[in-house]
Amino acid sequence: MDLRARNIHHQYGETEVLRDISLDFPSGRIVCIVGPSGCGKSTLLRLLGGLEKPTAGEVLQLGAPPAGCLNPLTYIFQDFALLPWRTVEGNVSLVLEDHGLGAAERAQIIADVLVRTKLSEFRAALPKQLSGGMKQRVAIARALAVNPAVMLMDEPLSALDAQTRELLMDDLVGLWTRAPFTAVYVTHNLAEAVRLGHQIVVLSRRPGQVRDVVEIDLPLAERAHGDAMLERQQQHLWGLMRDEAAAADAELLHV
Ligand SMILES: Nc1ncnc2c1ncn2[C@@H]1O[C@H](COP(=O)(O)OP(=O)(O)OP(=O)(O)O)[C@@H](O)[C@H]1O
Repeated sequence: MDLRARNIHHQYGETEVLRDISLDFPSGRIVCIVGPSGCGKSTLLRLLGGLEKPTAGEVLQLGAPPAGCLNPLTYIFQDFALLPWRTVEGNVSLVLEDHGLGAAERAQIIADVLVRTKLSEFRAALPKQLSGGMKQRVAIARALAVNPAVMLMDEPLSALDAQTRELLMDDLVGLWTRAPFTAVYVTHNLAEAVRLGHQIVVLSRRPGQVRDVVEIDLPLAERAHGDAMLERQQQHLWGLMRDEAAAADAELLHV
């Protein structure tokens, strides 16, 4: 299933947040969204996921979700959003309840996603026993368990330290390479965007408009940390964003 945003405008009261956004999010690709603080990245993600309705324009779901999909549009948040009283397995199993699955089928899905996210031996652990990186892997496992058509990822690595971010980026690349998933990935971090994005959408400062869409053809699995081509892409993105980011910062000073 693809997602399409068509001529989206969004306002909160008098504040215009997004202006005329038209974008395609094709199946099997990771599209990163970058842009200065407050330009409407998270708002766009909420509109794509149907949590809010755009003031104008529409979000279209094109084609059918994958077989076995229990929740077509599934979020992954920065703060993991795990239930502290449930184990790793219990947190994953939560999203499989109320779908009419048998116990054996649920157990099979849980075992599969825990293997894919390298969490099998931590299935009985509680969130407080896990590092930040592992908590986010649980959140990723929970998202994968519903076999979503599109994962909507809002700064999923930004609460983590730099080394853990690197490791999780490797994990996401490994997961995608073994079984390509579709994701819209909001980030502040341009290094993350060039590492994980097949396409990178650069938004202008608020009201967010599409400033550019940068394609990166290099396969994810070949994108090594420090790769010269990726560094150049990152510089190019920063060139697009620098003035907007400075202006957005100056605006915040005057609020
Ligand atoms: N529910 C809301 N009600 C009113 N204003 C809102 C609401 N949600 C967001 N905004 C405003 O809309 C603008 C865009 O916010 P949003 O969080 O989408 O931006 P962002 O690009 O994700 O920001 P950041 O990079 O800082 O996370 C901001 O000015 C914010 O204050």
